[in-house]
Amino acid sequence: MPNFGTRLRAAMEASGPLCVGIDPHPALLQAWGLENSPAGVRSFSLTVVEAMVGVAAILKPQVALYERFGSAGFAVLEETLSLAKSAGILTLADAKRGDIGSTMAAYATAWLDDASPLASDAVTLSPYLGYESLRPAIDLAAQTGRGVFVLGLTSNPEGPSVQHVGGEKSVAKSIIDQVTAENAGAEDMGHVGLVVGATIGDAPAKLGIDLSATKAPLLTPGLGAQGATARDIAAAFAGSYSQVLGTSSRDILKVGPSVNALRAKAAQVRDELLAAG
Ligand SMILES: O=C(O)c1cc(=O)[nH]c(=O)n1[C@@H]1O[C@H](COP(=O)(O)O)[C@@H](O)[C@H]1O
Repeated sequence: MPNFGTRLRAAMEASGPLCVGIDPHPALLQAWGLENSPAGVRSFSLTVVEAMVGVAAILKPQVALYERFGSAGFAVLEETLSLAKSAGILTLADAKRGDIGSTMAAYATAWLDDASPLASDAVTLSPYLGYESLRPAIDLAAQTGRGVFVLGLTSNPEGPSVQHVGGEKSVAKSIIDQVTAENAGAEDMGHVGLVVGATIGDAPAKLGIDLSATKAPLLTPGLGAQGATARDIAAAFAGSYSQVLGTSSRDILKVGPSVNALRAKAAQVRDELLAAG
């Protein structure tokens, strides 16, 4: 299996630089005329997958919104991942896992092992138990042609209170430097991505971070519902824009349940991302 960065690049070239989040929030389910139940989440998720084939490079189910229904929710997530796979669209499980190495190995197996019912093309990871604690997932992803997206500079207002600590030697810079070292051998993008919010403004410059050197696919949540535009992303990611995977959930999902409306909205967001570069 080719490296995840290569697979993602091919998907971005075929469908555009867009990741659509599948976030079945109670309010969205209600707006779509669906029950806030596993059956409602199932209908929502399968509709999003159907709508996004060909317009999004990758789909990002938000695991928390399935997990709230326990095993019934996980069954729906498994079915959603499987449908996306058979439709030929990549998946990124937004699970934000992070634990000590031996437990991390079990999380890696859950999300990245070929034999797992939850196996996804990539998973989001939180590095705040130390970057090296993520090693089992980073290595298993490399072995299986999968990827990981490590939280770097997140989109939420609380993020800087941890990530910016240290100024020129910030926590975020230390994580991002380790991702850069990990991807050094990649020709284009490596298998270790970074989450860098669309809302971060000039934080990389202030913290002395060069995102283009990371060779990391850059997942940029914050587009749409959290206020950032494609132009904001192009300004914040000048120099690394070819690595950017713009990601949006509620701003696209709110136009459902019509498959045509969802597809049209995603195509509009994708085209704005393409034009802004
Ligand atoms: O890892 C993420 O995807 C993520 C990181 C981050 O810094 N900020 C962020 O909003 N997210 C996720 O991205 C999605 C954003 O949803 P919208 O604000 O509706 O587009 C949610 O599922 C968040 O959990």
